[in-house]
Amino acid sequence: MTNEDLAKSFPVTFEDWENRARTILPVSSFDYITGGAGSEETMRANRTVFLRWHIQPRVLSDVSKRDLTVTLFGRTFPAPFLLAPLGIQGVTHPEAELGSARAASRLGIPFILSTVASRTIEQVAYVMGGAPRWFQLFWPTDNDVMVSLVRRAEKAGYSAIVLTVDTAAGFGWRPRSIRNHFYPFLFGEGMANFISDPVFRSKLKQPPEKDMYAAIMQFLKIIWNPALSWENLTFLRKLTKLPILLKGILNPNDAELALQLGMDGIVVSNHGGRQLDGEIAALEALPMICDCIQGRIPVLMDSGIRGGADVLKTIALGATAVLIGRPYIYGLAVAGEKGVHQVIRNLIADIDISLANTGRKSIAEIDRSLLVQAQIGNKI
Ligand SMILES: Cc1cc2nc3c(=O)[nH]c(=O)nc-3n(C[C@H](O)[C@H](O)[C@H](O)COP(=O)(O)O)c2cc1C
Ligand SMILES: O=C(O)C(=O)c1ccccc1
Repeated sequence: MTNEDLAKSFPVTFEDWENRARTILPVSSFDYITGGAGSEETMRANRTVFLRWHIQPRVLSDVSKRDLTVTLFGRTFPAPFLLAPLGIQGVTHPEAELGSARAASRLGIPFILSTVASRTIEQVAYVMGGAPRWFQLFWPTDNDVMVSLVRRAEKAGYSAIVLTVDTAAGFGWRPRSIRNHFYPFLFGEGMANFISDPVFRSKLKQPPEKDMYAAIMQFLKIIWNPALSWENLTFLRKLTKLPILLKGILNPNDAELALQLGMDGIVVSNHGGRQLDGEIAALEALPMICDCIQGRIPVLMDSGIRGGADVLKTIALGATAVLIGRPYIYGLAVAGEKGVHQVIRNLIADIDISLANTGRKSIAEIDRSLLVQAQIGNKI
C-alpha cells in the first residue's frame, strides 16, 4: 500500500480514530487512554460544555487569505494547537514518543514531552531537530532529580517548562485501570527519563540494568509529591530562564497566584477528566480565569478539544491556544507517526475551513463576538 492509499483509508473523525484504536490496542491500554476518573462525569462534561456555546458567523468578508498562526513566548507556530504531554506512549505503539514528535515536527506543531515518557528527553530532541518542543515536568520529591530533568531539557533545546500541578497528589481514581490491574510503572514503563538520568542513577545501590526492581521502587517513591506547594515555585523560577506554564489550573485564585509568582503561562485543564470526577469542565473554568488574568500572560486550555469548531470556541472564550491529547494518541495507536501526522493535518484543515466559515481571516480576529449562548442543544 502506498502512503497515499494508506491516507485514504485513515479514519476521519475523533470517534472514527477512537473506534479504530479500540480494535488495535489491548483492552487495558485502550481503557487507560480513553478512561477518566470516577464515573467519568467530568470527562463527559468536557464535551457537553461546548454545546452551551454556538458560533454566530459573519458572511461576505473576503476570507480568501487566512492566517492560522499564533505567537507564544516570542515564537510563531503554524496553528493554534500543541500536542499535550501524554506519558508512556510505548504502551500505544512501538514508535512511542518518537512517532508523535516526528509527526509534530514535520508540520511545525509544538510537541510537549512528558516526564514519564517511554523515550528520553535527548532521544526525542534528536528526532525533532530544530522543531519546537516543550518539556512537561512532574516535580519529583527528590529535588536533585528535578533539577537534573530541567537542565537536560534546557540543554536539549526544549523551549518551555510545563509544570503539571493537578497530579502532584497522585493519580485520580480510575476504575477502568483498577479493574484491569493496569499499573504500567510496575513493569518499568514511563521510566526512560529516570533510568537515563545520572542523578537518579547515582542514588541507586545498583544500576537499573542490574536491579530494575529497586529502580522501579525508587521511582515510585519519588514520582508523587503531595507536599508540593506554592512556595516551591520560587525555587523553579530561579532555576530556569525558560518560560514556565502551570498545567491543571481551574480556579482564578490559583491563576492569580501563578501570575504573582512569576509564571509565564497557564494551562486551564482538568487533565482530560482523569483526575477528579465532578470537577468543573475546562471550558467552563476558562472565562473566569481569563477575566482574572486580563491578558497579562497567555492562557492555554485542554480537555475535550476534538475539532476545529472546538478550537475556535475556546479561543473566542479567551485562550491563546489549545492542547490536544487523546485525538493524537489514537492516531499513534492506529498508524504511528503517519497516524499522528494525519490527525494533525486534518485538524489544521478543519480549523482553516471553519475559521473561513465564521467570516474571520485570522486567529487574532477571534473574540467573544464569535459566540452566543446556546438557547437549545444543552443535551448530548
Ligand atoms: C493517556 C494519557 C496520558 C497522559 N499523561 C500525561 C502526562 O504524562 N503529563 C501530563 O501533564 N498530562 C498527561 N495527560 C493529560 C493530557 O496532557 C491532557 O491534559 C489531556 O489529555 C487533555 O484532554 P483530551 O485528552 O480530552 O484532549 C495524559 C492524558 C492521557 C489521555
Ligand atoms: O495518565 C495520566 O493522566 C498521566 O498523567 C500519567 C501520569 C504518569 C504516567 C503516565 C501518565
